[in-house]
Amino acid sequence: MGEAIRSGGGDGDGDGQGPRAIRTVADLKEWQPGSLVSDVQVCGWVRSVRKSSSVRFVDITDGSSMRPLQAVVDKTLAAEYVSPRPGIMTSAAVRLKGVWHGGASRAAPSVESRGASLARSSTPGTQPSAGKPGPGDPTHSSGQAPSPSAVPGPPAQAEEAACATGADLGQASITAELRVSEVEVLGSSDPQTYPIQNKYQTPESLRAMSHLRPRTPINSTLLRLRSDAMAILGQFFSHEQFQQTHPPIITSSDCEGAGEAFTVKSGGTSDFFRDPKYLTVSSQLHLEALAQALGNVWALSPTFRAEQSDTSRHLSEFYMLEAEMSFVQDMDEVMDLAQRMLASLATGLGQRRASRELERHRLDSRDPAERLAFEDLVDAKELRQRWRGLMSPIRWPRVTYTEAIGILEPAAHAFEHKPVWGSGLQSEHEKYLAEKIGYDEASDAFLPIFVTQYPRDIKAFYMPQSERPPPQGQTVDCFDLLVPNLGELAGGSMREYRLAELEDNMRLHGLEVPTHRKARSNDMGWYLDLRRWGCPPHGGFGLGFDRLLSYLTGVANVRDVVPFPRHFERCDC
Ligand SMILES: NC(=O)C[C@H](N)C(=O)O
Repeated sequence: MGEAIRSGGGDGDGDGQGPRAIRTVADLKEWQPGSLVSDVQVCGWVRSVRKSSSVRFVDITDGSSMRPLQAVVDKTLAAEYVSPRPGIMTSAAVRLKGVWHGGASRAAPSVESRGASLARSSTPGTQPSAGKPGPGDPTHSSGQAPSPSAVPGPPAQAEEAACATGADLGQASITAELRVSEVEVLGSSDPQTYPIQNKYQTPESLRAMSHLRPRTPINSTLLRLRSDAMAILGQFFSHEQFQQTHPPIITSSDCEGAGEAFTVKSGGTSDFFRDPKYLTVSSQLHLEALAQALGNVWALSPTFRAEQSDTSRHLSEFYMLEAEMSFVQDMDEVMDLAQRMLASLATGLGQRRASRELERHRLDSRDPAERLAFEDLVDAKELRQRWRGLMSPIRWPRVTYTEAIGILEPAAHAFEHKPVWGSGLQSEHEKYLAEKIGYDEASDAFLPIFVTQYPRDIKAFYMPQSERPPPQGQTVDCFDLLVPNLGELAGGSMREYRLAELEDNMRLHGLEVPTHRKARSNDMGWYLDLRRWGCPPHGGFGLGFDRLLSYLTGVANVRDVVPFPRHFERCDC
């Protein structure tokens, strides 16, 4: 929006900030001033153009809402913007100015002038008879298949409200729309070559053009939801008095020791950093250092794994949300934090536009292409069970690894890999456990589950031994958070805070134990230093942010919730 118009209405997107300037298409669509408002300006991209005998219906989007705004451009005015001049074409960037008609009834349109006064009778497109074209009417100026919105769709929120207003007054209502008097084409487009079509495109084909994919309605909504999630998490941790930090991306060691780190090289012949360095696989060790100075800390950082896993759950570059709590003795407190955080995130997202749109438009979509795109997502019923579980007031189930093996053993025939005490849980085991233990019949919800105390030999060197291990063998104080369909969403642990015990663990894991920190060394001397001077008991967790988003939205492949996915053999643009 070019002009800041103050809405007297609600806060628009549940951010609790009260009335605010109308800046976006989404704001405008929700704005019902009760009278016509002139000099309203919209900047955006043309999603589609439909023709009627006297006007052009131009659907405009600016990425702020899933459904476009309808702009009505008089045929003669639109004709000024045809070849060879840049035209009002699909995907062109435009600035439109005109009279906003949002929520007024047919019987009482009065113009509230803002700047240049606009007499209704003399303004093209302000006649109340405009409205949407009938089903037989739409034609497509771009020459492409009819757009989603060419089929008269369900009313968007503002339109619903507008209808309600008319009904309340016992008067007919009209579609909320901008009746355009001025057009400026800011960036022209050739719809014949534009690769995003107004028809169903598979997730795979869209992935092959990740630079254009965010322009599709569902993908742009997913990216807004991603942005909402970051904002809500920021609020959550600030409220919990955690400090947000920026741990390094280039590190001197591979924290988890699993040999999955990418090595950083410069173009020159010699090592830029003297020794080989790596892209971080986890910020945990650096967060531990920061937690010893700042108290509780968190970070949402890019993380890299050179795993050659070509699955729908793996990315080579992903965002990990990591939290580290100081002065914590009981791992339950760390798990409580993870549950509180996810409950607050789901609750917050539920009040935001992006998640509401995904839910509502899945139900009200009438466009076959959009319906097909929604069908790529996990079933709506299951999605509701996931959200109910995340927001549930019930404490999520906590079972030990040993108990989990006991639950898996009777179902061993159903698995490709036999569940055996001492081996890691396979993703098929994790999914089974999450569904079996996590389903709460009373609330028809999938509660995420914590599996705790894994065998020491299969876990990282920084995890402390459990005080009361099972007869099968030594375990460590750690947990994985499992959810249906996806398996592991987060992993955390207490950290071994005693120097001697940590050194023993390192030896057990075959790691070199340096005696002191050497400058410019790749060893773990600095990490051991943290245990020398005032290290309190502490613990934390790391959660795959992209996996979480795919769980929340029902997007089957984690590659479709990140704007530019990087995975085995693919790093396209
Ligand atoms: N911060 C964490 O606890 C995450 C853990 N280091 C991991 O990579 O799984």
